[in-house]
Amino acid sequence: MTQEPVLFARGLNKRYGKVVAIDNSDFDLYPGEILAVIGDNGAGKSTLIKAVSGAVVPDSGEIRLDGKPVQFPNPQSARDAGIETVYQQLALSPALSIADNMFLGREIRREGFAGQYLRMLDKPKMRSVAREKLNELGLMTIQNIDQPVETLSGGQRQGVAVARAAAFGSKVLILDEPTAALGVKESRKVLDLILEVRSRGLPIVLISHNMPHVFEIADRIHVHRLGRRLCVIDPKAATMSDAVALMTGAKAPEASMLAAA
Ligand SMILES: Nc1ncnc2c1ncn2[C@@H]1O[C@H](COP(=O)(O)OP(=O)(O)OP(=O)(O)O)[C@@H](O)[C@H]1O
Repeated sequence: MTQEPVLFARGLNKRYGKVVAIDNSDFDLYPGEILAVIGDNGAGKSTLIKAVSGAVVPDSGEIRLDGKPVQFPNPQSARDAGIETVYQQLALSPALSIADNMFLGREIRREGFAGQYLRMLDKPKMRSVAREKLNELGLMTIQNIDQPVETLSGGQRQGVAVARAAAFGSKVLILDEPTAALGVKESRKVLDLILEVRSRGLPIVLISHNMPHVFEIADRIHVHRLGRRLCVIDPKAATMSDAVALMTGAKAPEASMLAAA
């Protein structure tokens, strides 16, 4: 690839006592792509993603965002820099409405005295922006923006979480197993939503164990093994069984499978 990575990491390390969670791990996410991250259980995928999104501080290594060296001491600092992460355990508040969830922690205050001093929220504005964002992403099957999130289906909840992250993530969207708990139809909607987000130009990191989903939507596949990046494969040049064989160590990477990087 001739472009510069949006998010880049080299030599990331993280240990928990004697356990080496990531071991000299590299990572590259390019503009406008869906990069899947796959690997066996315990390979270090989550730790890698947490390290580039501020949820874990690596012991050593380098991270760059848009070419500039960055350090994220916490998730908020990564969010402020434009990296939004949606974890499998969705950070939604079930009793709050869709609109309120969209703005959780980022509420829009009223203008002037009411907002500045009384901290009053601009509910109509939040509602209209939430509707606009969900609409843009084709999520307006969720009819009522005031509906509590606990009344939504799993797929709709995932949709709200992805829409929220896509609405606020200006540089990178990271999705950790977004379809793991969903049925076939709901997974389809979430995959379509991810494709829609990509078409808007936001690059996406997708951690998934679901090979059909990965092979359907990823542009490149980062294979993580024993704490580090083993290779990056091209889903058009490698098969799902190649991917599983690479993850488990049954096969070594072959030049014909590799993605341009
Ligand atoms: N907070 C922690 N404390 C101790 N060990 C940890 C911690 N987080 C991760 N590890 C260990 O680091 C290793 C990598 O874990 P990680 O969760 O990153 O793997 P993973 O590839 O995401 O696995 P999975 O697919 O099962 O979610 C594992 O051996 C795990 O037990």
